[in-house]
Amino acid sequence: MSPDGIKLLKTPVLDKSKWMQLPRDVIIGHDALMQLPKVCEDLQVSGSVLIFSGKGTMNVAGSRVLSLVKEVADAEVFIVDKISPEIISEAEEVGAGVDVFIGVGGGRVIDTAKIVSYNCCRPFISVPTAASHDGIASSRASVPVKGGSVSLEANPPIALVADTGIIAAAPHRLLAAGCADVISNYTAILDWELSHRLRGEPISDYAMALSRMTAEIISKNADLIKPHAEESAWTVIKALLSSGVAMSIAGSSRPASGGEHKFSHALDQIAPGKGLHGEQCGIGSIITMYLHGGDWRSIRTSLKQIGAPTTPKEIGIDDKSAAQALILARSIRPERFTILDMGITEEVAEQLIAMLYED
Ligand SMILES: NC(=O)C1=CN([C@@H]2O[C@H](COP(=O)(O)OP(=O)(O)OC[C@H]3O[C@@H](n4cnc5c(N)ncnc54)[C@H](OP(=O)(O)O)[C@@H]3O)[C@@H](O)[C@H]2O)C=CC1
Ligand SMILES: O=C(CO)COP(=O)(O)O
Ligand SMILES: [Zn+2]
Repeated sequence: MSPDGIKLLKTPVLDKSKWMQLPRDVIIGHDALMQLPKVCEDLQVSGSVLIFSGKGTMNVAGSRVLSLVKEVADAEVFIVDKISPEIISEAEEVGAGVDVFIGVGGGRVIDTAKIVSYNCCRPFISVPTAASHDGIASSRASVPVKGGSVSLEANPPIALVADTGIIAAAPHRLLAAGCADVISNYTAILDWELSHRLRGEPISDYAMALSRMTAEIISKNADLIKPHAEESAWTVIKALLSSGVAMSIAGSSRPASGGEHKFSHALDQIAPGKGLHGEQCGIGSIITMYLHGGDWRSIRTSLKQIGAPTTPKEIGIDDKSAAQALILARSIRPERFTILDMGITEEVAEQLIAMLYED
């Protein structure tokens, strides 16, 4: 009985709790960059800021971000040429004592900012210059390591500032790669379900539903994704944001990364620097959808409509290397069970690659 006489029910204790981190401020739109000083004010950013940017993206947006942030705080720049455990350690040394990190660039730059921010226990702001990957707001960072790649826990951005003017002006190849990264969620989910059925891996219906819906929005609007159209940049950025949120809900990249991603990571080993991450995942997704018995042709049609590649040849990778990557995929993150871990012979791998060229 409570002090005021109300009878309290005894409910069974649910021994479960989850901590999800999501962005606090999300600003998407034309000239969104100009809002940065206001965003810093809102987040009470002062003191020192370290801006991560790339060699090219420094000119595209990094320099402007530097002068805008200097209005409210001390700011320095760290140029990220590639992402590796060594570069991350170096960046952490430079970033020691910094109050806030800002990542201005593509996926490698944003992942570096995200992981340094996590390791230094300071917040970071994500300023994507291209809609090329769904890590713009996720709480994971992908880091290439010897013989593969790891997905590390990281800080999601405290704020996402996506300037659709800058993103629409980027090469269309980058936007198409972002669409392909999201479309590949279809097969990532199928792989997750497979692992649930075969290995008892826990799944999250909510994360799956969000991830699938995101892939659907891009596939259904594939014919509306046009080069250098700000409206298209809007659609894709929103999809990348939702896909990132799905990862944060799941607490892993599972809703957005299955066998097609392991294939992409394997290609990064076998044929580095050829295809973009999203492009490789899109091609991988056609193959794994075929293996799942799903509608692989419709994935291929959507990718073609958007202008994303659907064959290794289009990204300068020979078919033999692509077939090798299908086999190597199983040794990358072996704990992440997918359809590619069920045993693919060399002969079958070659047939699967040949299928990509069929009418
Ligand atoms: N954490 C996560 O959840 C996820 C992480 N990823 C990771 O992200 C990376 C892939 O990202 P992606 O962006 O494709 O690759 P990169 O970061 O390698 O960027 C590709 C290229 O695009 C350039 N670029 C970016 N913006 C512009 C622009 N506006 N105009 C002209 N060039 C531009 C970059 O320039 P510059 O040389 O200046 O950098 C770079 O040369 C991978 O490492 C992948 O693992 C992918 C998905 C999810
Ligand atoms: O790229 C991702 C989602 O699109 C996640 O990356 P990982 O494959 O490294 O987990
Ligand atoms: Zn991806």
